[in-house]
Amino acid sequence: MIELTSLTKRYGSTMAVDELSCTVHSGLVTGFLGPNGAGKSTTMRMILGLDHPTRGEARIDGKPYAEHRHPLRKVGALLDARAVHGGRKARDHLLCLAQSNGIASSRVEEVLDLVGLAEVARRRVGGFSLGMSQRLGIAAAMLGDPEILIFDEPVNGLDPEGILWIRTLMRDLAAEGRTVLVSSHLMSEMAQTADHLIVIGRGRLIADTRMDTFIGGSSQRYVRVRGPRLARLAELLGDGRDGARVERHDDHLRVTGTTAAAVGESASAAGLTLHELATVEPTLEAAYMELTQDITEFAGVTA
Ligand SMILES: Nc1ncnc2c1ncn2[C@@H]1O[C@H](COP(=O)(O)OP(=O)(O)OP(=O)(O)O)[C@@H](O)[C@H]1O
Repeated sequence: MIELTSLTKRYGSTMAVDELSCTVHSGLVTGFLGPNGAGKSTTMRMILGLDHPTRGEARIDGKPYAEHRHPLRKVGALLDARAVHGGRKARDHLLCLAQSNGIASSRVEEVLDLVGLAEVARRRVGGFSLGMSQRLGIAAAMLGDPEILIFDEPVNGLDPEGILWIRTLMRDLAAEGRTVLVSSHLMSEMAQTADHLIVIGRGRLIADTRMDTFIGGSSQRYVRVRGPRLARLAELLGDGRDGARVERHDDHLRVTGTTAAAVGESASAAGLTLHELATVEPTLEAAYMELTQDITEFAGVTA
């Protein structure tokens, strides 16, 4: 479990993280979202003791990172996959990490196998693709078999097979009861991976909720309607009888505030033919855009 209490980081006049309080629970994949510059990486760095908070604290299973006797066995992290010295061979990099953290060298072979890098373990890291570097970073994070994993943009540079692999890995780690905190800008990917979301904007907490609650709370669910007499349909559906609102698009209508069944019945009663009638469910991307747009507008008004 990771607990943040009034966590704050100021760089000069920039409030990178502002009074952030939340808990990242075990047994779940928690997605960490926010626009560019929202403070996600800074928060992760403070959890890992790489940056000192201006105020507040980050605790991992009750203690700051630095107070854990073998931190790599408690928390594994992938922050910047390119941070490894390019002249080093992959296996040597992991061996060095294992030795300095009291981890058996046999574990190096295990994690190389786990991430699919066993064949290239003797190659220099400088020649690795971004995807291979990401896999090496994940191997390093898994080295201490930690209960808590923190991944900053882990799918960056991975091909579709690699993306599927890491999604499965994260879901399996959470199913084993571990705590998984992951940031990503890929909303469709996050929607398939995370159970819970923490969203920040301008360093502040703006949502801390289950994925389904977050998406379900969006107002973006609508009924998509197509037919040969769109103008007549728009008139019929938009007369405000049932609180429905109609938006006209090129070849279809988007109707909110009603159901597909009600739209179908109205059309049928008026003798109008429909070519398409579908409920379009809200997506994480739509819910996220709606929320962060409000925050930006709100910040703009008050600035
Ligand atoms: N070392 C630093 N010195 C000064 N300002 C910094 C430093 N690190 C981060 N910042 C600023 O703090 C804010 C938060 O940055 P951070 O990298 O944590 O955001 P982020 O949410 O991870 O962004 P991204 O999605 O673009 O990676 C930004 O305004 C950034 O410019």
